[in-house]
Amino acid sequence: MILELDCGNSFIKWRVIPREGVGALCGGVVGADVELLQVVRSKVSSLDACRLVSVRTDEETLQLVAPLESAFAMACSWARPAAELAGVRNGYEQPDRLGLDRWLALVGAYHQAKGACLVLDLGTAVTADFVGGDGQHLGGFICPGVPLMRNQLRTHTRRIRYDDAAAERALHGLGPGRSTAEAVERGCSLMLQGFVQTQLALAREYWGGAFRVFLTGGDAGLVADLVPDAKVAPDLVFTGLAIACPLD
Ligand SMILES: Nc1ncnc2c1ncn2[C@@H]1O[C@H](COP(=O)(O)OP(=O)(O)O)[C@@H](O)[C@H]1O
Ligand SMILES: CC(C)(COP(=O)(O)O)[C@@H](O)C(=O)NCCC(=O)O
Ligand SMILES: [K+]
Repeated sequence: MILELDCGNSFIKWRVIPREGVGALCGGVVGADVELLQVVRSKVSSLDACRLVSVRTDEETLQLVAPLESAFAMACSWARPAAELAGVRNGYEQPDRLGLDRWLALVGAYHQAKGACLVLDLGTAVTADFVGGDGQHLGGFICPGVPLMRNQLRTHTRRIRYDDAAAERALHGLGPGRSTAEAVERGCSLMLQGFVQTQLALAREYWGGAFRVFLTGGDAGLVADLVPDAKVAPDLVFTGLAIACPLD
């Protein structure tokens, strides 16, 4: 059994897959290292290997991986930056500067689409990446994700305050807000929708109608209705991870 980890800025996505065959045996989302070790231990008694991608510092990632390596007596292989992988060419001037989660997601998307694609990843940050039909990554965009937008407003104002229940109720509509919660929650949602629509317009400029859209990240559901043809692919980073770190 193989443990796969996607260490984002806020959450760690994990899953266990069999050495042969397809599909995950178990998996989930955790907030912290300690929780990860506990939950994996409670689900499996042994592991053959681990592969991971991380956008955290090497130090933080090592801290997370070391207890797993010793608990299961196995080694973890890390996805590393590359200028080219599986027919996709990294479009960054400095390929090692492209976030590894973005890189793996777009490699995974191109592998599935076998043609032009737009990858939207909605996590702590929201990112868009464009890959042409020839596998050339054109680059992308980064903006704050919904939790960051909301927190910035709260941190830098004195009167934007409301609880989680109000936030949830606020999103039952998208009309002009008549309370602080509605105004903020709907405002942030509309910013996100505007971002997605702009990316779709750009993709249409490049490729007409001949492209696939992939939605991934914990908040992908927030915009899924906007792009009915999109493939909602929560495991996209793992698809790329399997390509970047094949098992020997
Ligand atoms: N089970 C879940 N656990 C944590 N966050 C979740 C979950 N389902 C959806 N989310 C949403 O996903 C977002 C985090 O997305 P994720 O892609 O994990 O971020 P990152 O990769 O930056 O850590 C959070 O803002 C939260 O709103
Ligand atoms: C853009 C990101 C912060 C997204 O991280 P996430 O929201 O998935 O945690 C991450 O891919 C990153 O740190 N990238 C490095 C900068 C870049 O891609 O240009
Ligand atoms: K992201």
